[in-house]
Amino acid sequence: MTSYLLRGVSLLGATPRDLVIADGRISDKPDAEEIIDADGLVALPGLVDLHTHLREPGREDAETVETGSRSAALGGYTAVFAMANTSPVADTAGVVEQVWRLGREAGLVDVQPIGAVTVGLAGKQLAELGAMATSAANVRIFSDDGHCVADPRLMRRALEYVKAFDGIIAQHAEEPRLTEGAQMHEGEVSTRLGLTGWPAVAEEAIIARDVLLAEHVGSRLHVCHVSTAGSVEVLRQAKARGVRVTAEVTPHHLLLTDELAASYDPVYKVNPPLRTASDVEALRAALVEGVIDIVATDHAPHAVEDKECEWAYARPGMVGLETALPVVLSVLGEQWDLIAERMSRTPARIAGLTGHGTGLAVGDPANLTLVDPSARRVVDPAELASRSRNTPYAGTTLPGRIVATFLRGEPTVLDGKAVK
Ligand SMILES: NC(=O)N[C@@H](CC(=O)O)C(=O)O
Ligand SMILES: [Zn+2]
Ligand SMILES: [Zn+2]
Repeated sequence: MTSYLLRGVSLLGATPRDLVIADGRISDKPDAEEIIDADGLVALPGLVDLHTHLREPGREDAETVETGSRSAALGGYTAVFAMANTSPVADTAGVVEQVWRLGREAGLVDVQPIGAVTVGLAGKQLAELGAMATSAANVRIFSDDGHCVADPRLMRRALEYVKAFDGIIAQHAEEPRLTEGAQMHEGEVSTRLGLTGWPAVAEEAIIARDVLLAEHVGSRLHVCHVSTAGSVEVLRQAKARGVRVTAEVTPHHLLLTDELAASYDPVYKVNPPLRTASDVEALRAALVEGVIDIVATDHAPHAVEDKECEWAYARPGMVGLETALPVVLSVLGEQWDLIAERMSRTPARIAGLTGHGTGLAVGDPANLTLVDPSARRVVDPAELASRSRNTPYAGTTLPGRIVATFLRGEPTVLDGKAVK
């Protein structure tokens, strides 16, 4: 295993120094076989994404575990959690083990499967949560993402079930009866465009219900892609009462608004929908404050035919792994410790993932990424490593370039390019 000396690297923005990586760990050895000129580069612990769609098995035309892993590594990630809405659904030990094994074979990031809460994501009966937990994939997070676990009795039973092994239910908070036929955020813009709205209350009502259920059961709830100012207030109150709830926001909900729907370009169609500028403001403040714990990409690759069609028929979702850090950097500025907290340490801690999100001290596993904060990049969909092209940032200039990523001491990205 090659050892590396990162010359003049700034750890989280601190005074530049030399950092040696040897035998898969941060080392106190004085030198190494390969020298990387890290002048002007910032080292962060490898990013951890709690919400990625890798589409394998079933939609390998949109993404595979391998292409999604490469996309993740190029975005500075060393671990991603793969959502269960594949085909077949990841609702058995067999499917989660398959995804886990494919991740190991690709070897670019640690791929941790998320198990479905209900059989086939149908919301009728609990999936084999215990079998997935004890499988080789060691599943601890369960989600029907794409769908809400709308039945309160099932949600309660799921929370009760995972409590035994300190598992988490990650909820896609959307009261389905309130979003029938919805095409975009319900508000002034939807009225103007004449499109059926997805009201904020459809999200807020489920979060309010679920924090009460989690409190009642004493179990752990994680709220996916929080998108409204009202949701932030529900979370704030629940956390103040000591409810075991964590929450994520996506990069796109921190930057983009519902005004973009006026273009009728389905690249802006996503679930939950892009909201208003005041929601964006509240989400940013909540992320800084910690009411929202983490940034998660909700990387949702879609094939061209599912995206380049009429708005009403397009699938919701955007790719996000390769632009997440640049977007967050543009929103938060160079607050490196905060970025490491929200994109690496806290997601690793929520998931109970050891070896990621560390302080990069001597002896820690060398899972890290090097960023050039002075570089600016125009996003070109054709350059993405993802198999899909549905980025809302085409032609946008974003700060920060991921120069290198290391997974347990092995480079997965060097000079801004994937090594395999
Ligand atoms: N976010 C999306 O708009 N789409 C996701 C599903 C989801 O995250 O709810 C997908 O799987 O495509
Ligand atoms: Zn979702
Ligand atoms: Zn999702």
